[in-house]
Amino acid sequence: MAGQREMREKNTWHRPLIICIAVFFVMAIVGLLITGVVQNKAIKQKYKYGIVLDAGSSHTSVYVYQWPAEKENNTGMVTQKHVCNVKGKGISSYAKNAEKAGPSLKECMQEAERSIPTQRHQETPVYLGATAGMRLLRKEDDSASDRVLDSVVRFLQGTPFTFQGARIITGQEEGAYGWITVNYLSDNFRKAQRTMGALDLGGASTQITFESGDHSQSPDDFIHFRLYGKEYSVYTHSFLCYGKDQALRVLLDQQLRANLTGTGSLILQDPCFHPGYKKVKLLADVYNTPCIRTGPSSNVNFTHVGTGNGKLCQEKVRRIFNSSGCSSRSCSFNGVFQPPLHGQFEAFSAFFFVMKFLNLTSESLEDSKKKLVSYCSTPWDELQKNNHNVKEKYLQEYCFSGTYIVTLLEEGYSFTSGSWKDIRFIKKIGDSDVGWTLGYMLNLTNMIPAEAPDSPPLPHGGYVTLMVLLALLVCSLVVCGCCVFRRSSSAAPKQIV
Ligand SMILES: O=c1[nH]cnc2c1ncn2[C@@H]1O[C@H](COP(=O)(O)OP(=O)(O)O)[C@@H](O)[C@H]1O
Ligand SMILES: [Ca+2]
Repeated sequence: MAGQREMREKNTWHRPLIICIAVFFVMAIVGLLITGVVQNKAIKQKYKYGIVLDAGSSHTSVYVYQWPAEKENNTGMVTQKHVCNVKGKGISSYAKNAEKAGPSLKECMQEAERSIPTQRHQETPVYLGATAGMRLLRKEDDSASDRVLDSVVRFLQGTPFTFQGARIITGQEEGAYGWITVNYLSDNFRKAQRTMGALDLGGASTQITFESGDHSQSPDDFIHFRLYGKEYSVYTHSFLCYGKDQALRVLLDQQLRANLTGTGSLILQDPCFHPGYKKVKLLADVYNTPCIRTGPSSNVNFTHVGTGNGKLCQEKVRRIFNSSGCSSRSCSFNGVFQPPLHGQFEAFSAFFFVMKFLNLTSESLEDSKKKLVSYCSTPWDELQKNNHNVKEKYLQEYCFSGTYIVTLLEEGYSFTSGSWKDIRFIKKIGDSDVGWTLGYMLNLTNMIPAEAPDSPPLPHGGYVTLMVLLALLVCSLVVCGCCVFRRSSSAAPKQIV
């Protein structure tokens, strides 16, 4: 009897205690879950911005980049927010009216202002890099190129952003920054993966860049980087005058010379232009470039007539590349050292525009050549009829441009039928355009650290989840322990009785 009373007394304070424990237990679990969810909820990101102007030979593009303000040094964080193509030609075309070069950027810089929050304008850096068009102008007329640069500097200093400089970048920089862009956007640095080569075709120059350990031959063609704790030895070479617009002029010059000396007539029968194509052009527009040594610079016209013979076009284009005179172990062309090709290549800019238009981005080398021959024989009026929305300047040149690309890659850089599949013709990686500008900004803002930053072994989300699970486990063990203890203590008096 005494035992039973004792039990009843015990039960009267036991039950509220268990209810209390249960309530606290539930509250603790809810608290843990809420903390985990709230802590991990996406915080509204604050962004920083940077602007780079790509002053190319044919036109200028303004790129706006953004990255989360508190993750500045985490590679892979910078993305393209906006791009604007400046109307008209490249800044080098303002050689004779330099003061207009800067104001030509007005509309695109206003677009950039609208795409960046006003409170960030003042801290946003703006860089301008000019490429081969300005390299050629500097060769031709040093003071004209200075005047053009002065004009863009003055204009950019008047924008609400922080102007960080306008300069002509070297061909080596152009190649190297393109390579950084490709591998940054592919996250190859952070993951310490094999890097990809970069192939850039512009209007006035072309660049080939890839990782290679073979740097005993031509140290000038190598750049060394330490990125994210890893050393990279990168081969890069830029060929001035081997952009597709300058290469076309070289080809026209070669053919014009043969024609002029032969018959004295000013009709150029060109296999790289379509049958039925006929245009009267100014000789001076072919010859006003330092890429051709001397030529008639008079205001004389010539008639450019297409014959659409793709095979003959290939033969003529091949002659632009000089395969003799290699004093190194291996060369690309014109006696320039090039180590053996290695790995996958991303081909962008005009490589992409042209191959995309011709539907050759996933064809084999042989099929590309065959299809080009057939494309070149298409009558000009038929092409015009079927391509109303394509700029005539581009349309008339795709037969030449395609033939030039295939020849440059095969005869120039030594890609074979086998290694052709290692080339990917691309415009973007993710949402960002591929080109040298992103790599340029990453470098100037020190946004790819030389050493990999130390990071906790678990990501934040994983850490919180693990802590919640472990807390649940501990609570469950405590509850189980209490139950076992209760059962054994309630069983004990019975045994005594
Ligand atoms: O839609 C297109 N189709 C064909 N070619 C294009 C298209 N858009 C741009 N291009 C060409 O891409 C090239 C870009 O060269 P860029 O102006 O960057 O010169 P650079 O890099 O030698 O200084 C030019 O030859 C231009 O004509
Ligand atoms: Ca370019």
